[in-house]
Amino acid sequence: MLEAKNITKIFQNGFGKKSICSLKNVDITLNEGEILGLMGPSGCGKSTLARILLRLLPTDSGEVLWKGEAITKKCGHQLLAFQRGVQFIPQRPESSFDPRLRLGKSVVEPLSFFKESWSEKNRKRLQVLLTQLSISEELLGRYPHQVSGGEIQRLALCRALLLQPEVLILDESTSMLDVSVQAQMIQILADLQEKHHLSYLFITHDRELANYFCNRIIVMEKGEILKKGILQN
Ligand SMILES: Nc1ncnc2c1ncn2[C@@H]1O[C@H](COP(=O)(O)OP(=O)(O)OP(=O)(O)O)[C@@H](O)[C@H]1O
Repeated sequence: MLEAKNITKIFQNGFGKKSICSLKNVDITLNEGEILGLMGPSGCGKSTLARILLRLLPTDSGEVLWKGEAITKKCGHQLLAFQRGVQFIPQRPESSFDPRLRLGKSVVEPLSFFKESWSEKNRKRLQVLLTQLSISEELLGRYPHQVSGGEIQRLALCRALLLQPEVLILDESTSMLDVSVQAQMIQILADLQEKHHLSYLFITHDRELANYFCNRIIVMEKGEILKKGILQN
């Protein structure tokens, strides 16, 4: 469904233009309906790979494929289906909400990017999502600083799911939450995956969580894939 083939990414840093090879010949495939864990130590290139898969960063070599079609060199309207189909939930979703806007406005805003008006169909879809994510409607009238970490995570999921994506890339989405909220979030993610037939690329440091939640795990080290499969304890 979403693939990266032979991806290499080099960053040029500082005045001396020191090169950092963040990714070296990385191959990764996210299959339909699967939860793929992406693990590895800090700085090994997980977020860089996620950003390349989302086309937020250009790659130096290699290809990103969406449903078998290379999208690396596509632009503008050619990318719309991909941009809608693959949504990103960052580690700190509060930074992706405009602090000057009420949360309800931010949650529905991406629909206008895809030229969708605020229709009865979308209003119903929002109602269903609010219920599935246990979000009280009252929260939509608040500002981002007026909700908890768990609530803003669920609102970020609500905003992403309103676009009816097929893939969610979750970058350390539960790591900032305390243990009980984390468990609740994992349960919500598991339910949503089933109800909305989603595929997840689940980036985490937590080996136990990855073993529990993911169907398959990829481990990275220093910009390379170290192993693929199911982790042994
Ligand atoms: N925009 C950038 N410019 C220069 N170097 C970068 C940039 N983004 C990432 N890097 C470097 O690339 C390497 C990989 O970073 P990346 O953020 O992908 O790691 P990560 O595995 O996601 O780490 P963490 O788990 O701590 O989030 C690091 O050495 C980082 O400093």
